[in-house]
Amino acid sequence: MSEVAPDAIRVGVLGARGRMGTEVCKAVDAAPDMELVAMVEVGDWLFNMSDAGAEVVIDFTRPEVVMDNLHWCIDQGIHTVVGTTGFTPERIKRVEHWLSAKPGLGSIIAPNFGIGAVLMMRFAQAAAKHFESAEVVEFHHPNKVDAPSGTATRTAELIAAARKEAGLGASPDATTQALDGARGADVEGVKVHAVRSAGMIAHQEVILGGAGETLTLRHDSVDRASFMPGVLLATRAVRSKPGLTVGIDSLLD
Ligand SMILES: NC(=O)C1=CN([C@@H]2O[C@H](COP(=O)(O)OP(=O)(O)OC[C@H]3O[C@@H](n4cnc5c(N)ncnc54)[C@H](OP(=O)(O)O)[C@@H]3O)[C@@H](O)[C@H]2O)C=CC1
Ligand SMILES: O=C(O)C1=N[C@H](C(=O)O)C[C@H](O)C1
Repeated sequence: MSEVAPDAIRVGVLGARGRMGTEVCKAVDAAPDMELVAMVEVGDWLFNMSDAGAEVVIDFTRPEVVMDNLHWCIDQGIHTVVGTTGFTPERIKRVEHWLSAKPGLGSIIAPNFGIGAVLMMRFAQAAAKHFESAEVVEFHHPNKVDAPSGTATRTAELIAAARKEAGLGASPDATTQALDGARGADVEGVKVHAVRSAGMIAHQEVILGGAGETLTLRHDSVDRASFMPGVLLATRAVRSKPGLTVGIDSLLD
């Protein structure tokens, strides 16, 4: 355990024994300006967080439990940093509503804390208006519970918004599918494809096509350590960012 500064941020981790939670506990424990005060797993008492005086709770659990966790933390006046996926626009509105009753309280929800992944999304958004075709392909380990990934969904939403703003219609596509799913899922008019394979962690390609050229943006997380600088950045920022922040893009500049 690292030496703890007297004014260290008191951090609790939800989903502490999961693939991400384990890494997050290590990263928080090693950060000189943070103190890991609670590690909560499925079946544990959420009040362990408040009993331990957690100021910031980091959640890497599951889409089906994250809303209850978040609601409880907000109710208790605890800031939250959330990496768990499954945040639909309707869920985001509910979180904003809960936060509106707690002035000064912050929540940062990010589909991806990898700096490279955040930049990939930014580059995809910037490039989208210049190409008539755009598709997203995500690749993950086979134990991932959701598809498409939160990152792929967010990337497709950003591309769709940029295309709409530029007055672009749908990507050209004359295909009739012989089998359902052959052309992937549709996220606001942008096709998203999900690959699951042993040997992978988290990877994504954004393929943009125009007359006689393609641009492929690719990001690879080959180790979950890739998410830790972003998680720590958000944990340091959240206490002075009241309300809801979606993504860590705005924290990078
Ligand atoms: N934003 C980002 O940068 C990243 C986001 N993720 C997302 O994070 C989430 C977790 O991923 P990952 O770590 O791989 O998944 P894991 O299944 O390895 O971890 C989730 C952990 O949460 C536990 N858990 C389930 N319910 C609760 C609960 N109510 N309270 C406390 N703990 C609970 C699980 O226990 P049990 O197994 O017993 O159910 C498990 O230990 C996913 O949504 C994933 O997409 C992943 C990587 C990066
Ligand atoms: O489950 C994962 O592993 C990951 N989940 C996030 C997502 O769904 O986008 C982030 C990253 O892709 C890893």
